[in-house]
Amino acid sequence: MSLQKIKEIEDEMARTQKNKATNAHLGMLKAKIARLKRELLEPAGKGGGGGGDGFDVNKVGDARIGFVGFPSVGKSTLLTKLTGTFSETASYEFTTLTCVPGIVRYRGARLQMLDLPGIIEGAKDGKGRGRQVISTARTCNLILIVLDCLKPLTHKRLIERELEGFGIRLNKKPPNITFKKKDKGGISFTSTVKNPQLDLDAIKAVCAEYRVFNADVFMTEDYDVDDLVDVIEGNRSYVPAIYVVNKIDQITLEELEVMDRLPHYCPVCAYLDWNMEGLIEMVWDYLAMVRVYTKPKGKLPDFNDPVVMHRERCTVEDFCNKLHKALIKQFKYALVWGSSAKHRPQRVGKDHVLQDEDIVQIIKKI
Ligand SMILES: Nc1nc2c(ncn2[C@@H]2O[C@H](COP(=O)(O)OP(=O)(O)OP(=O)(O)O)[C@@H](O)[C@H]2O)c(=O)[nH]1
Ligand SMILES: [K+]
Ligand SMILES: [Mg+2]
Repeated sequence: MSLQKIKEIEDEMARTQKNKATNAHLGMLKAKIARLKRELLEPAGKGGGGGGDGFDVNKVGDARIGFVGFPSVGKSTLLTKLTGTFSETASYEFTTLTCVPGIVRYRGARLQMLDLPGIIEGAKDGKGRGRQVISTARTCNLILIVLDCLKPLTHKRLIERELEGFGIRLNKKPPNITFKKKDKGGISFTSTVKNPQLDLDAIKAVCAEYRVFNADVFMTEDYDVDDLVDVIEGNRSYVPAIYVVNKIDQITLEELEVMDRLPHYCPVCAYLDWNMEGLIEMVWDYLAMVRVYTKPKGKLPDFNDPVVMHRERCTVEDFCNKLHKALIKQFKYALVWGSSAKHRPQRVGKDHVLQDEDIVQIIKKI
């Protein structure tokens, strides 16, 4: 049984001291665990995909935000306050049994928020509706991990583990590791970093677990075995997350100040509407969205209806594709007003990168 095997390997890893000499062995164990977990999560007969099906709720709006947390931390109270969509709340656990979507309109963008059932430890392995919840979380552009400030801080780590075990990586960039399989020549490793954590032996051990014996591995930043395993496994979701610490009406000001300083934290009291505005601003920030206004020829732009894109994918071409699939074929050039433009307007090609609140007029070929 995979679960037992995973447990055995985890125990072995806990017993093994971490140092240069054991690096390769630990790498091999980590790769083994990753493979076993993937097999465990893959639905029988289906290839990859993260495993399990989410709730049947359509993706609408410009971004999707999911609420994940233990039961009764206040997820439904939060959804009701933020979106105005009623989601049942009660003092008993597992009040919410399905996914309840709501919409917030903020700065011209439509944000879909998903209230989800509470999860418990072991959720990703099929406990409760956990897998459905975590599968849905994978489809989100941002995850709000809702915590109850009266509960132990270890809860944060438990939730993170459930999400990580399902291939979700929180507040992390995809590792910039080039991993190229080849036909012969063995494993080669090039790093521009001094004294990297990874060494050739560790990389060979990991690769052997995947039956890869010839490959070039290249990196310009320092990464560890977990990052390498993530790259070889592929199929990871890199999602930003905010830790929403709820029920702060129940703690002292001193306790609150400590929490306020932690990275990615947002203290709130959903019940009394405290810091809802602060939370939504942080949500906006973490979504990293860019609003671009369309300017029809000879008319003023419509400032109420921006085209909303992600900061990493916001070229003029991305903008065209958002407007109409066939538009890019007719594209001649664009006129841009706003902070990305050097002149007013600047004439640009399709690769020009737009910035928040730019105004764009597309000039088509005739
Ligand atoms: N003191 C206090 N209580 C709160 C706050 N927010 C929610 N609650 C209470 O906490 C309890 C649980 O709230 P819910 O919104 O149902 O929690 P949930 O996370 O959706 O719970 P499940 O759906 O069961 O997982 C309810 O009794 C709420 O009234 C808060 O900010 N402060
Ligand atoms: K509840
Ligand atoms: Mg609920």
